[in-house]
Amino acid sequence: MLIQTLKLTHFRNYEHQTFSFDPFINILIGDNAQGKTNVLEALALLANGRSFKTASNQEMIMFKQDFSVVEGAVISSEKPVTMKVVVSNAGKRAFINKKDIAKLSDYIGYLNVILFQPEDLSLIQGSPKLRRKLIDSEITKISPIYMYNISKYHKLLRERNMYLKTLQKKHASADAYLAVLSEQMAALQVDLIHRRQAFVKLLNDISHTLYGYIGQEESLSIQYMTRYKEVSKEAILAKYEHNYERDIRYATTTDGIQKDDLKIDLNGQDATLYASQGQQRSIVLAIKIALVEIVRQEVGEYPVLLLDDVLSELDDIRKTKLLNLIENKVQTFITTTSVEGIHHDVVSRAKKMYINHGKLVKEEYDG
Ligand SMILES: Nc1ncnc2c1ncn2[C@@H]1O[C@H](COP(=O)(O)OP(=O)(O)OP(=O)(O)O)[C@@H](O)[C@H]1O
Repeated sequence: MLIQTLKLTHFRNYEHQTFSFDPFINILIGDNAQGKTNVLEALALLANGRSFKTASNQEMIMFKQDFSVVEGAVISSEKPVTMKVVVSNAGKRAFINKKDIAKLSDYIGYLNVILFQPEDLSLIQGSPKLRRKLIDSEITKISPIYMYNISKYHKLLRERNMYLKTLQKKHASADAYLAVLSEQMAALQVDLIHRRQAFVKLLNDISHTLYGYIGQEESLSIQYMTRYKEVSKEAILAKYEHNYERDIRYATTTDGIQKDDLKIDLNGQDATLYASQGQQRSIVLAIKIALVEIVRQEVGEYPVLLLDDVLSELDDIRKTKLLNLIENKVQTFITTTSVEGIHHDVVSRAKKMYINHGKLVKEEYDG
C-alpha cells in the first residue's frame, strides 16, 4: 500500500496544503507544534475513518471553519484509489473513488496504517485498557466481521448496563430482558475471544522472532488472557446468570471481554513486573513490527508505517534494527524536530518535508 498524495483543507492548522510522498521514506521536520503529527493524524483518518487523537470532529476542523477535508491518492491492491473523508459537526462522510460509502466497514481496508508513538512505550506497564485497545484496533483493520461484532458487543454492553441501573432503581430482580441481553452478549463473546486468541497467537509467533532479531536474549511470549475457563456460549451465560444479583446491585456488568488482557512474559517472568525500560522498548518495537508483518500476511500487502516522534526514543541499535526491517518494503512517515540522530543513509534517501505553522515550506531529497 502506498500513499501518493495528500490534500488537506481546513484540517487542524492546515488551511490548504498538498503533499506528494516518496514510496519509501518520508521525513516531516519542524519545530514543536507546527503540524507534523497533524499530517500523520490525517493519514490515519484517511485509512481508518477515525482519528487516533480525538473522538471529536470539531477538534479536527480548523478554528473558525465549518468542515475539513482530507483526500488522498493511494495505491491499494496495485490499483489507484482515491480516498476522502469530510469532517463536519454533523459527522464524517467517507468516499472511495468519489463514491459516498455509508458503512465504515466498507470504507476501511483500502489503506492500512500502523502508528508508533512514544505513548506506545507504556504498553507494557500501562493499564489493560491500552493493550485491549491495541488488539481491538489492529484486528478491526484486518477483519470487518470483528469490527462489526465488537461494536455490536459494546452497544449491547451499554444497553445492559443502562438496564441494570433501571432494575437497581426499582429494586427488581433479573428478568427476561436481562436474560436476552446476556444471551446475545455470551454468543458474541465466543466469536470475539476466538478471533482475539488467533490474532494474539500470530502476534506472539512473529514478535517472538523479532525480539531475538532486535538483539535481546530473553524469550518473549504474549498470550491472550480471557477470564473464562471455558469459552462456550453456555459457560459464559452460566457465569452471567451467576452474577445477575451482583450486577444489579452495582448496576454494571462485572464479567466480559471488556476485562480481558494480554499476558506478556520474558523467560516466563511477568514483563510488567520485571522488564527493564530497555527490554520494554524492545518488546514494544517487536510488537509494532510484528503488526506490520501481520497485515502483510493477512491482507497481502505491507501497511504504511507512521513513526510519530518515536525515533528519538530509541537508541541507535534499536533504531537501526527497525529501519533495516522496513527498508525498501514499507512506506514510512517519520516526524522529528531534527534529522540529527537518524542514520545519514536513511536521511539522504528520504524525502524531507519541512513544516512551519501548518504549511509545507520546503521539500527536498538530498542533504
Ligand atoms: N482545530 C485546529 N485548528 C487550528 N489549529 C490547530 C487545531 N488543532 C490543533 N491545532 C494546532 O496544531 C498545532 C499542533 O500540531 P501537531 O500536533 O501536529 O504538532 P507537531 O509539529 O507534531 O509538534 P510536536 O513536535 O510538539 O509533537 C498547534 O499549533 C495547535 O494549535
